[in-house]
Amino acid sequence: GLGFCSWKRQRKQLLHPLMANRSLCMAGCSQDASYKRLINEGEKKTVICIEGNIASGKTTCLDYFAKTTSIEVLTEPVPKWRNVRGHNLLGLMYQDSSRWGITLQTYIQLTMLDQHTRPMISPLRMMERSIHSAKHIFVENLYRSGRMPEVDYVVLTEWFEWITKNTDVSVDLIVYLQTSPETCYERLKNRCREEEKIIAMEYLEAIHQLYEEWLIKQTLFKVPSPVLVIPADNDMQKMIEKYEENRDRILTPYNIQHCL
Ligand SMILES: Nc1ncnc2c1ncn2[C@@H]1O[C@H](COP(=O)(O)OP(=O)(O)O)[C@@H](O)[C@H]1O
Ligand SMILES: O=c1ccn([C@H]2C[C@H](O)[C@@H](COP(=O)(O)O)O2)c(=O)[nH]1
Repeated sequence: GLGFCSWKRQRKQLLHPLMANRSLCMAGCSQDASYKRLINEGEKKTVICIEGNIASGKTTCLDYFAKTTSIEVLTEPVPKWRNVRGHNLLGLMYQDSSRWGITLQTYIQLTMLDQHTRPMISPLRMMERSIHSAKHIFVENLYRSGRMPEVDYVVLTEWFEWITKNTDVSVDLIVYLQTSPETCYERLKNRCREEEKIIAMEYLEAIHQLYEEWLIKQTLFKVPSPVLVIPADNDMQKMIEKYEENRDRILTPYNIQHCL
């Protein structure tokens, strides 16, 4: 049954060198969420989220798996964030994060909810980031840096908690592309997205610290799934080798391997 698989999954994670430690609270939440999906859809569907700092290589990773597998791949809805009925929320946020941070994150929470809940067209879905990182990394950073008032933070938190309690935004595996902020800074400059030209090294360092606290130290917030850590400072050729080395771990998360 699911209970046994969940228990076995937890034991295995502690043994796997690439897996980050997980908190004990995982047994209940991930299992309940998977169960909800089983009941709702009659069959097990698997959701893998690629997480990492800005310009860490998430889209490139998704593109690689999109080309080499037949799974469903959902990239971050950045085009929507850049054009909501003519408004560029991403641009506004980078121009004045104290004023527009809440606006962008409210819309990101909606678009991520849409991504998580849309019907799956394949048994395996790979997503770029998640509603979880939008809240635990980006909202958290705005709040901690004093650029989001507490009142906005608590309202977004209430929304987030309602969503996680009442809808299925569950995740089966987080693949964390672990980079140094310096690498991201270089890649960000090369990518040259107009709105992001203003991003300073300190911003990437703050996002990096939150990711490390959330997914490696696991001291920030409850982690919604097991975590597979892939060091990602290497060149493209080496990254492809790492994706191949980890292909089975990524595409067949442990809980799925042992529950089928
Ligand atoms: N391993 C790598 N080495 C060098 N450049 C990379 C690597 N992976 C991605 N890039 C480049 O870095 C930039 C950011 O990558 P991207 O996949 O868009 O990151 P993310 O989706 O995490 O923001 C892009 O210009 C991409 O071509
Ligand atoms: O919750 C979020 C998620 C993303 N962003 C910003 C960060 C970047 O400028 C873009 C897209 O991120 P990539 O890592 O390049 O895919 O959106 C945000 O502000 N809040």
